[in-house]
Amino acid sequence: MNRSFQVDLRGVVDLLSQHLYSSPRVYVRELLQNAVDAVTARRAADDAAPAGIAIDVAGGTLRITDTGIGLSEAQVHELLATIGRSSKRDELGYGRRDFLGQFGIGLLSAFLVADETRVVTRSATGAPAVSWTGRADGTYAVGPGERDTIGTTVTLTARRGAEQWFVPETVVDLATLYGSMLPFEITVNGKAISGPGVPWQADERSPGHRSADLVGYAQEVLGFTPFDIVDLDVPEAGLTGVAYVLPFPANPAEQAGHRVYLKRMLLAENAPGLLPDWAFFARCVVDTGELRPTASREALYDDDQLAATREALGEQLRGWLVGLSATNPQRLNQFLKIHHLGVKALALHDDDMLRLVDEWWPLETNVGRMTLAEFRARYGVLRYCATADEFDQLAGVAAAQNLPVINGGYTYDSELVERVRALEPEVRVDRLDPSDLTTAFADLDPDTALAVRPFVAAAQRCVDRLGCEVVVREFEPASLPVLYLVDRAAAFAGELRATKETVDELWAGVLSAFEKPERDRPQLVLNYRNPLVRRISRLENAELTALAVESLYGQALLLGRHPIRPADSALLNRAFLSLLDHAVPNGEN
Ligand SMILES: Nc1ncnc2c1ncn2[C@@H]1O[C@H](COP(=O)(O)OP(=O)(O)OP(=O)(O)O)[C@@H](O)[C@H]1O
Repeated sequence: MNRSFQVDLRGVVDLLSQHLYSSPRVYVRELLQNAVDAVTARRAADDAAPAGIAIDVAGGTLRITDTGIGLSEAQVHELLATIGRSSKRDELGYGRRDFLGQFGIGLLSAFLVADETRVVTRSATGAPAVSWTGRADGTYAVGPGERDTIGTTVTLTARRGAEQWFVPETVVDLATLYGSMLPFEITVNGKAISGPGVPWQADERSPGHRSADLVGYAQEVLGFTPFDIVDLDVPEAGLTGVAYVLPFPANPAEQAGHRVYLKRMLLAENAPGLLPDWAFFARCVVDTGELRPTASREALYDDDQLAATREALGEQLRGWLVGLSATNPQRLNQFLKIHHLGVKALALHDDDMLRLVDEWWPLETNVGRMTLAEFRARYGVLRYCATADEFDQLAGVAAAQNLPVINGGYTYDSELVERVRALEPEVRVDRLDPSDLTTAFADLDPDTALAVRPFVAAAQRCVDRLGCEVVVREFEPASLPVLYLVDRAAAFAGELRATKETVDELWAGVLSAFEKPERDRPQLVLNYRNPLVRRISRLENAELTALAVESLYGQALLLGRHPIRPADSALLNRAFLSLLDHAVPNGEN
């Protein structure tokens, strides 16, 4: 024998309230939506039929009346009293595109705030009016109804504890939130809450007037004055709307939320996933006829159609950016000042955006700020420092050697410099290795080299235990006495040595296997063009020579922002105090 499922309505309502809907407030939306669908259904057959929806709320009772299609007694049993049954799906079970509802559960949300739902309805088919009362305990009663005109009235009385959702001001706010863009006249306690439609529609307004309205909308609803407004249109998704470009930098890591209307009814104020991640500089307000809602009706269903729409919207924003570069470079520069991080992140994967950055975003270089395109055109090669510290240390010296260098230390800049090859495969890109500079330094003439040899040997003895090699060269700027140069291999060897000093014997042995030969030692390059270095090289007093070399070593470390190891800081301390000792006249005590 076949039996029917039994439904425990309280259990289902609990499920809805705790797991589906974020707040009981959605009951207003569901009632409004049913009324809109009923009016739509009636007008599909008779486009002269009245289209009015009135909400009246007072004393804890809310009544919503529509001039919609109404229900016959048979339909009341089938549609109101059967959970999951909807008149808004086709034979295959797909939601029909004219209607907002599709799941057949919305009316249950009334039980989030009331114990009883009363419906009085008169069908457009001419059937007599019916009255239906559904109760939260899962029972319902049907009888003849009192109603002269075609349409439906749903009445709810607040359950104890749910009175807050029946306060007239709250209901006005909720109905306005959900329904202000709906195409029918909707009133709450006699006051109209529906407006002139979507603010981006093309109508008789002048373009200036329209954009002023759109700015006003952003200020009022989103709380900012947009940098720019981009019209959006994806016919496949029945989507129209606008993207507001943010006037302030947004965090690229944060998923941006968008205001989404579904067939003119608010779906979500903060729906994620509508734009590609890179477009975090825009907030959209859109209306879509085709994208599907989740059952809670609070987000978009993440399916292939949403993915295709996301891509199409991304294209439209990309088009706006590229268009701006062609028509209004100054404005593009202002945009980049606010949103360069996002655009650069995008340029890592996207050639159009890379072109934009290449041509328009000025980078820091040791010959002034300029774009990559300009740098390339002037100097042929894109030479860059990969970190800001390296740039700070080497920019001045490199400039004096006529070596233009880009600071690649800012977020994404090094990767972007390397990526320029995607645009111009021929371009030369060089990462500046500090050791490259030494080849640009001049050797001393043979006589001078011979003369300073004892000094170099003494200096080497001083810094030997610190693991570096002393060389004397001549280079510009002459005002710079000393440079501590670590090439990348030496930097690695240095880190290894530091680790070895802090780990136990076994690991020190293992790490030794990675150690490079001596020639990778960092270099302490003394500048013979510097008068102080010359004087030091001629000192007779061995103790003072050592002290001077140690001080130069310490200064070079500090200038280049190199890591200071315990041995270095001990040396710095000692050298500083001894220098003071030499400098301060010896008094009585
Ligand atoms: N005001 C109304 N006028 C006419 N019919 C209505 C009205 N309200 C509800 N109905 C009927 O009751 C059915 C069930 O409504 P319910 O709100 O539970 O689901 P739905 O609107 O079909 O889908 P969803 O769960 O997505 O809202 C509707 O499909 C509709 O046929």
